[in-house]
This record gives sequence, C-alpha cells and structure tokens, in this order.
Amino acid sequence: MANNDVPDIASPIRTKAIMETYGLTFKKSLGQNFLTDKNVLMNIVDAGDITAEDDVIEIGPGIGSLTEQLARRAHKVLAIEIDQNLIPVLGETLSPYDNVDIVEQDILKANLPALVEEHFDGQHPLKLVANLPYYITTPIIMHLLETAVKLDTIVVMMQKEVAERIAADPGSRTYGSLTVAVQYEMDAEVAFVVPRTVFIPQPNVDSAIIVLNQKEGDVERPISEMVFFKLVKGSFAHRRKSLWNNLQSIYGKTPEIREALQEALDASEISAQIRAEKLSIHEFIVLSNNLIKVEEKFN
Ligand SMILES: C[S@@+](CC[C@H](N)C(=O)[O-])C[C@H]1O[C@@H](n2cnc3c(N)ncnc32)[C@H](O)[C@@H]1O
Repeated sequence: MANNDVPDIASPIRTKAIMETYGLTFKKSLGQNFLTDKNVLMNIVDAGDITAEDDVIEIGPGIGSLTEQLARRAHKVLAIEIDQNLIPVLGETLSPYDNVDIVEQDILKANLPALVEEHFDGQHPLKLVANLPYYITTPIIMHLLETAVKLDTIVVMMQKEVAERIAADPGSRTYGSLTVAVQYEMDAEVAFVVPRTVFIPQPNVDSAIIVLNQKEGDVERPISEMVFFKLVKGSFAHRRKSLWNNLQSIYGKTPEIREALQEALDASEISAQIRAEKLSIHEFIVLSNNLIKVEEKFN
C-alpha cells in the first residue's frame, strides 16, 4: 500500500540536499527543472482526478516529487525516466511506496503498449501525468496521441504558451496545427498556470497544466487522415496568407488544379479568402474529404 506517513520529497531544501547527496547537477539538456511546491503537485494530481482505481504512467519522475503524490492516490504508478543517474535516487526516495515501478527509458523510444502490458493488470483506467521536459513537449504529446495505448486522461505541465496553443479556440491568435492535431483526438483545457518560482532551477518561462480527456460519443473522422493532416499542416504553413494561397502551395497553381480546389471549397461551403485559423476541426475534416478528388487527380 502507499505510505502517507513519510516526509514529502518536494521542498527546495530537500531537493538540493538529495541532488548533493548523490553528487548530481540539474541537467539542462534533459529539461531538469524540478517542482518544489507540494500544493502545486497536489493540484496536478487533483487535475487528473486520480483515485485508488487509477493506474498512472508518469514521464520524467526526476527525484520523485510528483511520483510520490501520485503513489499516495493511485492504484499503481509506472515512472519512466531517461536519466540513468536518477534511477538509484528514485529507488531510495520512492522506497516507502510499494505501488511504484521505475523504468529507465527514453519515452520517445519506449514501446508503450509493451510497458503497459508488463506493468499493469489492465483492470484499471489508465491515465498519464507528467511535468514534461520543455525541450521535447510537442514530440511527446504527438507520441502519446499516436500510441496504441488508450489513455483516458493526460495531465501535463508545459510552457504556458504551448498549453495555450493546444487549448486554443478557432479564430484565436494561438490556434494552429498543434491545436488541431491535439483537439482532433482529445478535448483540451488549461487547468491552471504555474509560476517559474516553484522550480529548481528556475526556468525562464512560466508553465501551465493542460488536461486532455478522451472525446465522448461518436468522434468525427476524415475519410483519409493522410489528406486531413496534409491539409492542416499546409494551411498553417503561411499563417498570414489566405487558405486559397496555402492550398495552391500544397497542390499547385495550374488552371485545372485551381478549378478543382475551388470546387472542393464550394462543396465544403468554405470561402477561399478565409485564413486557416478561422476553420474549425469539423470544417478541416469536410474540406479534406472534398479534397480527395484533387489528391486522386493531381498527385
Ligand atoms: C521537468 S523535469 C520533471 C521532474 C519531476 N517530475 C518534477 O516534477 O519535479 C523533466 C524530467 O524528465 C526527464 N526526461 C527528459 N527527457 C526524457 C525522455 N525523453 N524520456 C523520459 N524522461 C525524460 C528528465 O530527466 C527530468 O527528470
């Protein structure tokens, strides 16, 4: 069982002491900014609504501050850390908890379905919680969206500006291809902002917690994901240009192609002069479906 009677890892003094004891320095190259505020850690666990029913994957446990709060609430925690020097530290700091497994792996190379099979019994809802290393936030999010593992909820801390982009609404300044890629799969919401002062060492940006939940009900899907993602990427390639200009950059400018593009826009009831940031995910899906003819004829 999780042990609630041991002192917390998270405090600036304890964090520094643990690193000194093991002769370690914070590796900037691995995004090692450790959280030292217990309230923030507990708010992250609350944001994921973690209960004793849940299994949790944590990416980048560091010295175990967040892992510990997760272990106190969850059924089981699997913590995946890339830095081999932190593995013995975690072995000690998390020794009071018998519901934590620690593995040394790079999350971007990890075979997540195999790890889930090995470490969990498949009888509990699976959630992912992490204070992400800033340098690979977007690749990790894309990796999680593409994995075959079904994550009911993802709660991740990242640079505030990236969180705002992910949760943006159509028409806002920050709405872009990352927004569409994430919200195509999951509902996204910024839960709260975290000031840089609660980390050691302090990063030079503020952070925010984003909560991603599986969409409920029938999720609308394009006929071809390849055409959909090509359209989304190409439509935001030149943000200041109209959709019409971006479509021509994707498909070409011959009179035949322009005519076919105009037909696809008309069939989708979308104006050629609109900018991509105004298009909802539904509109991207409809347009991508109507662009299949263009793909087939001109590619
Ligand atoms: C921002 S720190 C968070 C540490 C701790 N969870 C906390 O909240 O204080 C990011 C952690 O991710 C680890 N990390 C960096 N790249 C990783 C990768 N590719 N796979 C797994 N862990 C990684 C770092 O070594 C570090 O421990």
